[in-house]
Amino acid sequence: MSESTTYECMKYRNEGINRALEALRNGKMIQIYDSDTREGETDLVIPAKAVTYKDVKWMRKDAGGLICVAVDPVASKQLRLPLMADIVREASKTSESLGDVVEKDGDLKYDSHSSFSIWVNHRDTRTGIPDLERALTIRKIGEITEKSLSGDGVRFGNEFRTPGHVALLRAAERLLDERMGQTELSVALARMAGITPAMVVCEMLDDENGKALSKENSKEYGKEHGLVFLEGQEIVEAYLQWTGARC
Ligand SMILES: CC(=O)[C@@H](O)COP(=O)(O)O
Ligand SMILES: [Mg+2]
Ligand SMILES: [Mg+2]
Repeated sequence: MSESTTYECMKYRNEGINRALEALRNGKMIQIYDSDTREGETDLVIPAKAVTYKDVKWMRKDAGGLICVAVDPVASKQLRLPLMADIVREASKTSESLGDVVEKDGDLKYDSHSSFSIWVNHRDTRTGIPDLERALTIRKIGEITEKSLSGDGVRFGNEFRTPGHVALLRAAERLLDERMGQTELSVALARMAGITPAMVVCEMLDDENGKALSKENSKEYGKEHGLVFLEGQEIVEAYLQWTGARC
């Protein structure tokens, strides 16, 4: 089954999935809500390779959460992207103060572990924070992910430095079998869409009450801005269909 037939022949029972995949193939923003029993957050999500400084401004102004890039587990391993929790755990062996902050079982009330890796800037940025510069860092993460997955022996450190202003998220090795955050949900959609599995995610926050924007208000926002809104379970079900596809 060649990659192209997987995508052209795949039509999902859930029309929202078909619309989301089309949007992502066209480099457009969508929304992903994880679940009522997890973070209960909706993220704006867009393919890293397609990001412009206007998309960074959009996420910064309208969503307001952390602008992160979720990277496919295969590429994460090739690029040797560590989990931040592992770095701190290792460092705590020689630094007493760090011992207290190491992520432990149960720290996250909604998941077994966080997906945060390192925070980076592309080496062509100056400070790394302006929208133009974060967009460059994000696009370059998409490009190096694509090069790595196509077998180019790229070295992440040649192009990026840490610490920086874009948080990398390392998707779980077994993807949705292991973890169902926006990190894995967005990468699963990228695989299904046949695009580079490096995906920008940014939580939507509520200016009125200081909480995460509710699912209802997130859906309302999506309707007003013509965005496809997907819930995690819809993606999980479609991904199962995709992995079992015989085109
Ligand atoms: C951007 C986020 O929500 C951050 O928590 C990472 O995503 P998740 O834990 O949902 O995979
Ligand atoms: Mg989160
Ligand atoms: Mg999340």
